[in-house]
Amino acid sequence: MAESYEHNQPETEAYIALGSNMGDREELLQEAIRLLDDHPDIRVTRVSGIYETDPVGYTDQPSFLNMVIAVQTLLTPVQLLHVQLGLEKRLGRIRHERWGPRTIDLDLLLYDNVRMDHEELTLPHPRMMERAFVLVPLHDVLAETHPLHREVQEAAHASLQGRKEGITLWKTTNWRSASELFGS
Ligand SMILES: Nc1ncnc2c1ncn2[C@@H]1O[C@H](COP(=O)(O)OP(=O)(O)OP(=O)(O)O)[C@@H](O)[C@H]1O
Ligand SMILES: Nc1nc2c(c(=O)[nH]1)N=C(CO)CN2
Repeated sequence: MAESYEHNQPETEAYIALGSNMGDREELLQEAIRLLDDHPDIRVTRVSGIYETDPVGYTDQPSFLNMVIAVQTLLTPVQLLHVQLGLEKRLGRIRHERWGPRTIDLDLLLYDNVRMDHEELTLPHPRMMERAFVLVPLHDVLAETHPLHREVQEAAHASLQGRKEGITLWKTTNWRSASELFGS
């Protein structure tokens, strides 16, 4: 059984990227955040703006809404990944072609400063430094004390200057935390 906050284990900060380009994209992003925050061992602490982004990779598909959230968690990296994969299933993600359209995609970008390369999980996320749709929202929420802060900031600026990927701020989230988002 998963441990719960009552046991006072140290929490870890992790960063999760969300993307959607099918269905009611904003509602799907919000629902995913709500379900993550409902998990007893995950607390959503910061929420980036929502960005509309041109599809990268397989380009003949609708534009995405992308964002990044910071969470505090008692779960291990693999446990957190499994929660994410379960939510993708629950929210109706059907896997077709790689990098193709999806109702919701949840990628684990960073888990504290952990580096690992397992069959199931690579951290930091292996493609995050190349993707404006990840770097720009990540920069909104990444703690200044994180060892990769400067690298992410520089890469985010470079990706915007390069203008290879279309990315526009679609909605400023006035909420900076889940409690503001849900009005609780
Ligand atoms: N950091 C990570 N975050 C999420 N999944 C990861 C990570 N590292 C490895 N994986 C593995 O990648 C598998 C496929 O992920 P997914 O289908 O979301 O890829 P994708 O979104 O199509 O492409 P990309 O990984 O480039 O975003 C997952 O089942 C998971 O086991
Ligand atoms: N703009 C954008 N492009 C993508 C995205 C995404 O979230 N946003 N996700 C992909 C597979 O992870 C492939 N391409």
